[in-house]
Amino acid sequence: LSKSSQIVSGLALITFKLFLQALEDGLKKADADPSVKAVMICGENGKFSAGADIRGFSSPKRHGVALSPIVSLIESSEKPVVAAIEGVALGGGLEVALGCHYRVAHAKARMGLPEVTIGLLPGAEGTQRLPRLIGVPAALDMITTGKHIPATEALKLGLVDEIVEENTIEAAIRLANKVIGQPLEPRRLSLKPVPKLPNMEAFLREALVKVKRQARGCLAPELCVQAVRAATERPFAEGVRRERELFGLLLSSGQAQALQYAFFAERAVRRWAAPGGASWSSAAPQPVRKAAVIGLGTMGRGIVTSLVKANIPVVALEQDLEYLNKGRKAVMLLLEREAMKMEGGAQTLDFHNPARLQFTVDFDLLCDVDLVIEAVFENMALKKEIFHKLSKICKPGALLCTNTSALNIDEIASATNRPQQVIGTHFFSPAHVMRLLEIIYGRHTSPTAIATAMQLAKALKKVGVVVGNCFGFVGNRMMFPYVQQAVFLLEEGSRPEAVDQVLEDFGFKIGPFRMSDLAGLDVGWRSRKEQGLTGPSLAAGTPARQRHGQRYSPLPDLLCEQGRFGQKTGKGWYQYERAGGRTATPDPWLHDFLSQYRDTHGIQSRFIDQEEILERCLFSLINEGFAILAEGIASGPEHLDVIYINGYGWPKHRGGPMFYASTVGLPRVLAKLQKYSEAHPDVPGLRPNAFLKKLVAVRSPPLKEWMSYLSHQSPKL
Ligand SMILES: CC(C)(COP(=O)(O)OP(=O)(O)OC[C@H]1O[C@@H](n2cnc3c(N)ncnc32)[C@H](O)[C@@H]1OP(=O)(O)O)[C@@H](O)C(=O)NCCC(=O)NCCSC(=O)CC(=O)CCCCCCCCCCCCC(=O)O
Ligand SMILES: NC(=O)C1=CN([C@@H]2O[C@H](COP(=O)(O)OP(=O)(O)OC[C@H]3O[C@@H](n4cnc5c(N)ncnc54)[C@H](O)[C@@H]3O)[C@@H](O)[C@H]2O)C=CC1
Repeated sequence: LSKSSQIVSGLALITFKLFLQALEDGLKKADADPSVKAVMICGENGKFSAGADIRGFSSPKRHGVALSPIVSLIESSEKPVVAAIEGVALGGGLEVALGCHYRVAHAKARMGLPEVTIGLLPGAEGTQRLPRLIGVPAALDMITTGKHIPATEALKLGLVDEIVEENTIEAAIRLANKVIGQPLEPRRLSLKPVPKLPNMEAFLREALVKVKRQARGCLAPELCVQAVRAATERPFAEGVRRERELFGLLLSSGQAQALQYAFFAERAVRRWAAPGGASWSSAAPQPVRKAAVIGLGTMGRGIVTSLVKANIPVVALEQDLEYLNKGRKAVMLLLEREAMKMEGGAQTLDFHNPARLQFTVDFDLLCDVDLVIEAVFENMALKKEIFHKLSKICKPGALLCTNTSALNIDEIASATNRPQQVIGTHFFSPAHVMRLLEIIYGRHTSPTAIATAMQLAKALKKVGVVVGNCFGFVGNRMMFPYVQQAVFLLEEGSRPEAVDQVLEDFGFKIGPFRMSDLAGLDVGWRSRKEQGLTGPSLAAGTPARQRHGQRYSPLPDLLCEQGRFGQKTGKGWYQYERAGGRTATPDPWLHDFLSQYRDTHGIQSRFIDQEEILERCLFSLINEGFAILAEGIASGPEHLDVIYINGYGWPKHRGGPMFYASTVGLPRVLAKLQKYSEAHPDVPGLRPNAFLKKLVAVRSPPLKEWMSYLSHQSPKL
């Protein structure tokens, strides 16, 4: 290989015009130069390529030079072309490597076709070449999930020819030298047949059913299957034409924009900002070498599991030995399951080692931890008592976190001698699975505390979103009007299964009533009793369906009074096969109960169509989102969207509630809220928020400009 024979791509991201042109020029030059015997393509700075610049897909001037012809050019080269893959080879980057005749990867490299995750499919012939190289099942798995696979797996699949621990470029050059003169025909993937399966048709049919079920309305996985099917049924060139057609469909579907927005939103929320100018760029986190979790109930056990998985030693504390033993058993079970999913199993997690995980009822053992996460019952007095104790026992620098789902962080902090180190870390259930960590700063929370909580989120492989302190914070505060509307719809004539169906068809993983049964109706009941909305503290003579002059539905309270707490008791909004059962079946008892309830309260039952169900639930949630933005509880709509996608099962291909509002059109959202508010004047959640009205008045600017229309910063910021 002469020096001039090496073509170095020079960019980790393919910026189409510059990189592709350079690649094409270089390839042509190498082909024309008789002194060049082989070509090696590598990346710069230890990265092969992360694929196309995603921002380019939504730009009106999309890729001036197309990738496919270049991949074909590489493949048709008369001189062997070897890809030297370091770092990542993703999307268009991997498609370039598939055009090469040989692929050498560093052992730490990762490869994938993640286009499906941004609403697309591999559009540079990847859906046609990959099945030819690694077979349909493995290719379909990579293309429909978008997962990144490690080099070791790529070698097993035959995606790469060799993996090396040392210098990949030298290894690729060595391989290139070795293969000079060997026939290239068998290395050109476009000329290879797709390996046959005895049951190809049935396999593809089942694959389609599976991705449709999982995709919940997201188009890309289904179209990926169709593109791979084309590879199995058509000659290469026709398969490519089909791939291009399907790519075009996805590009104009709207879902691709939503998913690409979500990709950047998730990264944007890392750049947090809080009152007084504190931000990600200036605040430094403190190390968390050891942590504690208080309370090993539903949430605590998942939080412990998360910490252990992140290799952070944990002290797990309960109120007494009985609860401790129950909690220990549950944690061990979760960890065993997690270990089974990991290479190296229990040894990797090392959770039987007391230096890594210790169970106790003794608060004194918390004296040397760097961070405590409290996850006891949702009760202010109890939380204050615990935080008071912690501030006496924990070392001065320790961060004190609460997993409260709604309570006031400042009030909890007031029980300590270090309010600057008190912060909300709101995990979502199940805590070792859900990606969201809502991080709530109080009036006195220090920038270091926020930075440390964000760093913790990263260590736990979660998405941290920093928000301000208010009842329910962002996620639950937006959820209240949504669930409230769902219950009002039952009062007016609908049924739980009808409401759930509409929202599940929209793409939610689970509708509001299934969700409520899963979480337990008693959780909200306890909170409403604490707020004096129901139970013994409710003033005598309070109208059944009114609180503080506003509409209130006692339906959830009435179910709880009947012992219907949801899945845990085998009955809630649905009936289940047994207490703890998971299969929800519509319950005739509940239907009769709803009829009687309507009769008792003189409510005329009416048919409620899908549009009304969807709009009242979603628009009231979005309306609350505008209130949150206007109050400065979150720094931008992206925060709300990331929270909803990662914590509440909002369908990612719809981009989050605020993005969805922007696609529906703010004037339409406003008009519908006005209409429903006129019909239900006693429901504040339907009254259009002033910020929404203002945005409509200034002709609905694009979402990224919304915050600039808040004329004054709210007192919270
Ligand atoms: C690469 C990563 C694994 C790195 O992760 P990490 O280290 O954790 O860093 P991050 O914080 O994630 O990223 C850092 C920084 O980089 C930004 N970024 C990362 N990747 C991209 C990207 N691909 N584009 C743009 N920006 C990117 C990221 O946003 C961060 O910046 P910040 O936002 O400012 O903080 C990880 O980042 C990752 O996984 N990235 C995504 C990789 C990916 O999805 N790649 C695939 C891209 S799509 C692609 O490659 C497809 C193609 O190339 C095929 C093109 C085919 C075109 C053919 C067209 C033919 C069509 C014919 C029909 C047309 C019809 C018609 O025109 O209508
Ligand atoms: N369950 C859920 O889906 C979510 C709950 N949360 C919040 O997380 C917190 C915990 O909720 P869950 O885990 O659901 O409650 P839970 O009732 O399942 O568990 C609470 C645990 O705290 C323990 N505990 C009580 N007093 C204690 C004390 N003095 N010392 C040590 N341990 C004590 C109890 O023994 C019990 O095991 C609450 O603040 C809740 O609002 C937040 C997100 C979701």
